Amino acid sequence: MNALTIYGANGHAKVVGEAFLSQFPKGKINFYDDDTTKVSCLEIKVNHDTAHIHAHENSLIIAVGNNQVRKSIVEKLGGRINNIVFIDSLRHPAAHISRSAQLGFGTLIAAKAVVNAEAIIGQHVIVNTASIVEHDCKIEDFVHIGPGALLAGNVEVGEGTFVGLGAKVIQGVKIGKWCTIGAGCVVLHDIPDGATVVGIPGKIITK
Ligand SMILES: CC(=O)SCCNC(=O)CCNC(=O)[C@H](O)C(C)(C)COP(=O)(O)OP(=O)(O)OC[C@H]1O[C@@H](n2cnc3c(N)ncnc32)[C@H](O)[C@@H]1OP(=O)(O)O
Repeated sequence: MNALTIYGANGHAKVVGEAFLSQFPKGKINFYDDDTTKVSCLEIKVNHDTAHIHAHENSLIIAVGNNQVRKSIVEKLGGRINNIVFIDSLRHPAAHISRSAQLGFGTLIAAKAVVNAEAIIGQHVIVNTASIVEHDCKIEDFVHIGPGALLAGNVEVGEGTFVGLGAKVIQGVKIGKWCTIGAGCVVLHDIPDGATVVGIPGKIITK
């Protein structure tokens, strides 16, 4: 692959762009963003005509850290354009991904992240820098595993959940959909859909 179309031009888009360039140093990136104040990203001009985004020859990745926004962009594009091709997955060359793990399309595995044996990662997921997804975990679509977060074996994470910076989840825990796990939290028990959890041990502060 020598070209990538990136939807998004903020901080996370820089990480995505550099992951691609680490793998394909001579690769070409086309950035798109709805925000017309975003002029450039990684010193590359940003296009704003997202209504006519094209990726016929390229692959496309949605590089937006917010899970709800990322999902809404995917839905918008999916409903309108039939020649968009999402990237199978984007793997930083310094990530370790087990040969028996499964990755959905549009998913980023960032530098120093580890995805271990028979983990199943959904679509448009972010496994961010130096995070660890242990063996047999199941991560649904639009999840963001934040930098340095650690998921022990057999953890399940529901659609759209954000696991904050450096959070830890012990083995076998099931986290619901659209939850927020605070930075540094240690999750010991199952978490219902939509909950925000903080602290050590993790306590639900809102549902
Ligand atoms: C590449 C990147 O940058 S990826 C982004 C990485 N960023 C992160 O991981 C940040 C994760 N976000 C957090 O941890 C946030 O604090 C959240 C989402 C959990 C809570 O945010 P808010 O809803 O705004 O809650 P708010 O700040 O009002 O705090 C509510 C209470 O929880 C406490 N609290 C908030 N976050 C935490 C935390 N991470 N650990 C412990 N306590 C916390 C607050 O002290 C406050 O307690 P109080 O009511 O006794 O004063």
